[in-house]
Amino acid sequence: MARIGIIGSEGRMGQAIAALLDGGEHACAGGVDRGHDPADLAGHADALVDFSAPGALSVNLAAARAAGVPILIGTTGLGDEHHAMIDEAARDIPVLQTGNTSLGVTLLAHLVEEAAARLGPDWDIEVLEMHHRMKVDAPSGTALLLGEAAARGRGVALADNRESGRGHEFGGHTGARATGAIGFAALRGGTVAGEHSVIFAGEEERIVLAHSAENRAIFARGAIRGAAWLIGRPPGRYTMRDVLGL
Ligand SMILES: NC(=O)C1=CN([C@@H]2O[C@H](COP(=O)(O)OP(=O)(O)OC[C@H]3O[C@@H](n4cnc5c(N)ncnc54)[C@H](OP(=O)(O)O)[C@@H]3O)[C@@H](O)[C@H]2O)C=CC1
Ligand SMILES: O=C(O)C1=N[C@H](C(=O)O)C[C@H](O)C1
Repeated sequence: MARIGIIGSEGRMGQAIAALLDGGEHACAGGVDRGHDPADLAGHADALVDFSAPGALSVNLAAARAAGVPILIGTTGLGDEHHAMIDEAARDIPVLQTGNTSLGVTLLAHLVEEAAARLGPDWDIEVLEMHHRMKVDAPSGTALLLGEAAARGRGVALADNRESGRGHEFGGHTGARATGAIGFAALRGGTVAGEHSVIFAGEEERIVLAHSAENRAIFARGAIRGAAWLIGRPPGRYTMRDVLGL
């Protein structure tokens, strides 16, 4: 039985993880939220899960590193500077970072990469997502993960081909779609747990690969599985694809 410490424990995801740990295969080592140092928690946990905010990342990684415990980063809205911090910490401890811990999205990313590789650049790729009204980052971490998978399938860098936010700031004239672009669109409303579609639009036909999250338990289940999987691994940066062998 692993003792899992939750950073962001009072949040939607923190509560979903605590609920699954209660009476489950692994135990909850406790939780921290804004204003609380995660160092103590790291000292008596076998692994940490972080579903808080990008601004908390450096403190959370430092706590995990000092205690020598693995950490799963589920927080989204990360920038290049955050990825650099994760790479740095992964020299000393196992770190798993993912925009989506669910089994379904992990498999979807695999399928998207395969489709993008086989279809080639003549098929336009658009990633569409919808989430609940409280979500603060856009596009979602999952949309970016799927965009990265599509770019990898095409053998290009997402950063060089990303196109999002078409709209009024261009006076209504956004220009024709750039060849090879991977587009992103984000919708927000209600209590949607997470909807993602990757649309491959070709000449007179379209393929849509999609995932619907019916609730947060799917993310919580994957987070617990991922955190437990990290225990005893060598230092390094891991993904859910490593956990699931995909
Ligand atoms: N990878 C995945 O599979 C998934 C990732 N997510 C991501 O997880 C994150 C959390 O989502 P969600 O639970 O819905 O968000 P919530 O806002 O409900 O929860 C975030 C929690 O973290 C706390 N928090 C904020 N800043 C800090 C800090 N500096 N240190 C410690 N705790 C802090 C918040 O406290 P306070 O309220 O005081 O700010 C809150 O309790 C988001 O980035 C979201 O996109 C969500 C679902 C699945
Ligand atoms: O904030 C959320 O709720 C979610 N965030 C993750 C993301 O940004 O993709 C995962 C999931 O879609 C729910």
